Amino acid sequence: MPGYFPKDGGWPTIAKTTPGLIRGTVTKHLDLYVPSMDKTILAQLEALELQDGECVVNCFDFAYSIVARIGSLALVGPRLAQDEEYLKAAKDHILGMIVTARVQFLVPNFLKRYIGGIISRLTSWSMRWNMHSSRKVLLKHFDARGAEYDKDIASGGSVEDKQSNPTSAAEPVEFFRWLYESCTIRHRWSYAEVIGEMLLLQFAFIYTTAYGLYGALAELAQRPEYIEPLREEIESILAETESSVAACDRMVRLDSFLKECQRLHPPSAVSAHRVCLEPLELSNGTVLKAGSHVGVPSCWIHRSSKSYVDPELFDGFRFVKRAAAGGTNNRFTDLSPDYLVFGMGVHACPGRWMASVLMKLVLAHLIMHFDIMPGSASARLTGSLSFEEFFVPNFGLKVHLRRRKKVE
Ligand code: HEM
Repeated sequence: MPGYFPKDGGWPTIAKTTPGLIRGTVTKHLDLYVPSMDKTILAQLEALELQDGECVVNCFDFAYSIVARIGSLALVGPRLAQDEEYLKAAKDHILGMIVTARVQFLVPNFLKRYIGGIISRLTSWSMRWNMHSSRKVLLKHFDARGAEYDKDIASGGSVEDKQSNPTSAAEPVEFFRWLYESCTIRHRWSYAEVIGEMLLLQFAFIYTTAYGLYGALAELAQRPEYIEPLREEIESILAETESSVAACDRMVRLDSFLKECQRLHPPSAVSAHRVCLEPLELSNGTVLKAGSHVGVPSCWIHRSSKSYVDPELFDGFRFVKRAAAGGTNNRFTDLSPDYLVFGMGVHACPGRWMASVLMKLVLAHLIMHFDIMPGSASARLTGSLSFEEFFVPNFGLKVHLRRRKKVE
């Protein structure tokens, strides 16, 4: 993140620390987030503009908006997560980051700064790509939130206690607050580094999860045969218990459906990127030189008959069947060499449990309250803009929602 992280390059220490922080706090105490996630989802569904109980929504925008609100709840707290100016800036900045970074990859090093500056200011094509002005808005809100934290800290309200014992907190701690206190109280990082990490985390959390939710919703609309079995499972679980991480864990059909959607529609064709810091000899004798950039062709592996029976076939309950037949690593968040959506090894995604619970809660509420059908002629999930290893969603894909009479 140019301008935020040290100029001498390398991976900043703050980025090495946050995955552990996510695992130890957000993931470990995921249940604390569920009530506000639930409330946000239900409010978003209530806000749909229905005519005679029906509406057609843009599939990616719908997924992106819900995930941006929930992601912001965890990242910056409930007040900013409802601030429309902040949310729009967060969403625009993420799309701007993707486009700018991708275009920068295509040009020689000496041009990157200039091209990045031009692309990030592009307003005439679409406001969605305007990274420059959306960043200004985000910084304004981060500064204001920081000033509020300062006041709270001055009156003795540090989150240190919550960090060491988050279960004692009634409310989940905001991620920005942890980072902010690490900068202002413990002087571990500069404020610029904290902001750089926040901007990256917004991307890591919101875009990837929105892409996963978008793919699942699009598949669901095109595959009506899955609605009833999923509804039956969700209704039976939520009839016995409130929304919780444990309830989501019991939704094994939905878990399998999500895993299958991500197997066939991962956000990127290559996963687990690594740079060799020193020469490395692989088990087959291949030697990678220091500085080599390597990645795993996950998309190819996900569609290989060596890994899957009928790999091109969409089978939403594939992983339930594999588990019943004694297979291992069949849960959505499980890592394995044949399923690389969340990467592999020590740098595997630390937010995957949060992403899984979030997607399950949104889909569970949608399936309970709505019938879901295709809303546009095109069924293509990826748009024409996909470049390099990244798949860009079909921004024109729509789904048709009809409120169910039974649950009104
Ligand atoms: C469906 C949603 C998501 C997908 C597909 C996804 C995918 C990935 C992948 C492929 C990696 C790289 C793994 C590797 O190199 O081995 C990664 C890393 C990461 N993800 Fe996610 N992610 C998702 C959601 C989230 C969420 C919700 C958060 C935050 C709570 C998050 C935070 C991170 C962080 C901090 C890293 C860097 C880990 C490290 O470098 O050690 N991700 N993610």
